[in-house]
Amino acid sequence: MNEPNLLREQFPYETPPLIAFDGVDVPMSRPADIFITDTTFRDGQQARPPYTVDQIVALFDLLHRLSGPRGVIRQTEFFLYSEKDRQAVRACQERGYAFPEITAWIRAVANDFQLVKAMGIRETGILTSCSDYHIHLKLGLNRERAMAQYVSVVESALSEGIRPRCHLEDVTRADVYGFVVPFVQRLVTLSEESGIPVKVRLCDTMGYGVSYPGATLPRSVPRLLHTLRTETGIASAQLEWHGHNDFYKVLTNAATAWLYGCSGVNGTLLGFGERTGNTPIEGLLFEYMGLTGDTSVDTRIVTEIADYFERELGYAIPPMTPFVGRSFNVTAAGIHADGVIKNEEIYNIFDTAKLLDRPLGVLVTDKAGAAGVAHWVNRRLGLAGDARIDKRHPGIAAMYDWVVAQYEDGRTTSLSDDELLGAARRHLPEWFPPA
Ligand SMILES: CC(C)C(=O)C(=O)O
Repeated sequence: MNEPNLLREQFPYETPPLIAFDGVDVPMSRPADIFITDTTFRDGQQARPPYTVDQIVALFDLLHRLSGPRGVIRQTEFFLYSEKDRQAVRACQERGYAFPEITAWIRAVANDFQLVKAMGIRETGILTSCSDYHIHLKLGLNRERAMAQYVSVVESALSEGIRPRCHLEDVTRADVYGFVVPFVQRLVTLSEESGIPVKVRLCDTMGYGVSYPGATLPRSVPRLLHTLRTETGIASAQLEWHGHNDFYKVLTNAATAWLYGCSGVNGTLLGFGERTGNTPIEGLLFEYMGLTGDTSVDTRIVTEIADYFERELGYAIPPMTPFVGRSFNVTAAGIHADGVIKNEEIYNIFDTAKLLDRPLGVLVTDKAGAAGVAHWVNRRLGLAGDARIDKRHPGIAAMYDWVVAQYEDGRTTSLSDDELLGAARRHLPEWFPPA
């Protein structure tokens, strides 16, 4: 085809992209082995100021610990462009960890394969963009020429004994039968001939993927995986999903990819990545544990990672970010605080103290009610069960009246621990003697 097919019926551009259904569903097919791969140092680093070598090594150590004994975080990829990139790889290699395996990301040119080989890396990612938006509009090629170029690059990698990982950029906007299937068929043949299983990473570059099995190609993640597996015979172990969050679907699409036949799902720490970001590794971990029941991972390391980003990298994590934000398990509503006092499970997603070193919190504002104040006091005093001070205690009521008074002049921020401590000393002197 010399003219691009931009799939205008789904991607009109002047209006939001459309999600079409055709009444056909595809079955789930979850692989026995599912795992996470990481791109914190590639896609993640494209979206923020570069990390220093020491920072890369510190994050690599954390990723290794988070991988656990089973290597849940199986691989992580590195640029090899500059001397600094290579220094970081060497420093991480010196750690000698089995997981995550270090892989590369290179330009598709012969010299770069030698570099990969010289550095003792066995797998590298290469860009094989597959929509006509890329083939025609960006690269100025047609499909035949693009396919020929990609295949020749894959052959060069194989001839160096390197496992290529073809990144099907923009696959959710590609002509699946017109380009993706024939290309992957070719990769399956090359894998068989060489004895090296070529990997295929499905890149939802613009976040257009949807998790609905009944939606049409190329947007349906289930349909994409089903089509590739049945039309090309590629094994689940060779398939990997890489998503972006432009339509808020990044974690759901990733989990869907696991359920429909992808062994690997790619993500980054805290979801850093181009524009709206990639799938956050933290989210993937809890999804993985939910799907497999595997408890070999020490999830408290997630909190160490969040602390590292805030403390060492100066990144202010948005407070409502699941699992890592300051407020992810903090309630400010009095009615919720009331429930929490009766039993914290009512308003906590799981035992966040045990799994994340983050006990459930109650923020005190005028909306916290006497229950919220009582919760703060009991937490501060370490009182549990029958030993807790009741919300009807006159000192709690007086403290709550003081709290409400703070908001009468339009205050909009929550009260700090120091402010509450001052009030507790005044109204509950038997429990909080003056300093
Ligand atoms: C550059 C490519 C491989 C990518 O990360 C994407 O398509 O999201």
